[in-house]
Amino acid sequence: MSRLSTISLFFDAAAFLAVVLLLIFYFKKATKLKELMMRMDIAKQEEKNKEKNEQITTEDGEEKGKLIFMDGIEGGLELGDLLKASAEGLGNGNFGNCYKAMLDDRPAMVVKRLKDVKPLTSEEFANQLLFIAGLKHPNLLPVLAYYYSKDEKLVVYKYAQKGNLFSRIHGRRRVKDRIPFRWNARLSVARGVARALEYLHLNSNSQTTLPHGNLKSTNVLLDDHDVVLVSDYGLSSLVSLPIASQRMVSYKSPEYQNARRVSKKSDVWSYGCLLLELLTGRIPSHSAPSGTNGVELCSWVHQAVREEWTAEIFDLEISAQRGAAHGMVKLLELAIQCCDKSPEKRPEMTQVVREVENIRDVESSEDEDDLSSDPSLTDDSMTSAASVINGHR
Ligand SMILES: Nc1ncnc2c1ncn2[C@@H]1O[C@H](COP(=O)(O)OP(=O)(O)OP(=O)(O)O)[C@@H](O)[C@H]1O
Repeated sequence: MSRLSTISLFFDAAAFLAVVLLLIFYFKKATKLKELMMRMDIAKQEEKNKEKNEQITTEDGEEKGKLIFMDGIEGGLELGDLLKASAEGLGNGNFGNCYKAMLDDRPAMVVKRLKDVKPLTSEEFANQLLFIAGLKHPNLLPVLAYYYSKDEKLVVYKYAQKGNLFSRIHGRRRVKDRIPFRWNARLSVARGVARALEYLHLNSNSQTTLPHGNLKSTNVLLDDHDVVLVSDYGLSSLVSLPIASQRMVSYKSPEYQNARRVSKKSDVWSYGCLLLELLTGRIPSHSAPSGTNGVELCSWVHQAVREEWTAEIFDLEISAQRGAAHGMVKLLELAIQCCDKSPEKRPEMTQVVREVENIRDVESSEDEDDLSSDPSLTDDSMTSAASVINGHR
């Protein structure tokens, strides 16, 4: 056999092997998705019901298996269709598991399968969901539909294409192709979350004792245009107090630790921690997802400002941006005010929105270029942050 035909035989074999590996990968993935759906007990239940050809009804005579779509949302989708969609597990949260459901003829949706819901009749659950869905703001993740049965409670949301803020800040850090998360984009997140919280605080009523209760970076999502969508609001009203107090971020606030109290000001504290996460690129320990190590960010930042390790506070990805220093220090001051140990001293969200909106974007050329460390981010520029800390001790 000539040398040329040996080489060509070698390449043919390699190409064949690659095709086989790709096919194996494809079928493995497809099976996984199918299995995922079958693992949902509700899917099994649905199959059983079909086999028995039973018409199951709730106490109030409603047909079971019906997805209830919210006003203004295009319905025309049955639970069975949703369960047949290909799906991907997004994660196991404190209040249930999330699945991304992909249908051919409409945008992807997220199905949150709630767990540990307190005993609620279908009417009480429906009222609560209608209240949550009635909270409409450009920075709140919209509820599309819900499903209630005795054993199963689902909430269907819009799918946010660009995932969560946690991944945007901390993801792919050591990978060359990471898209830098620049100052203007971080500021825009700070504004969006502040506006969403302000809206919740102004529109909560006695039904929702906690306006959000679980604000953290995995509950801040980004859509395909990078618009901020705060998720998981209102869920505190669906779970029982002992469960909420074990799992929700608000219950890890200083006032809950010291005096078993939570309030709107606990959201302000969570917002301050979120700002510190945005500014430092470090994970706060109280909301670190399992498997990640966090830092006690509030005390770490206090110490850093006091001891003047100015260069170390800000995430390198923004501290190297010329023109961003002034805004970064302003946002740091605001974060420190929001993280005050005493809830009474924290600002209201309306004031927070005003302050964040006063912080200017940097010119787009300054936002793009990665320049050497900003000369204006000196120890002097941190003096004002230090004075805020002193005033809030
Ligand atoms: N609508 C959505 N679009 C895109 N990703 C989502 C959506 N809803 C949730 N996720 C992501 O799915 C994952 C699981 O979400 P889930 O809310 O169940 O848990 P969590 O945010 O980690 O914790 P918690 O239950 O305390 O809120 C998270 O990474 C979250 O960011």
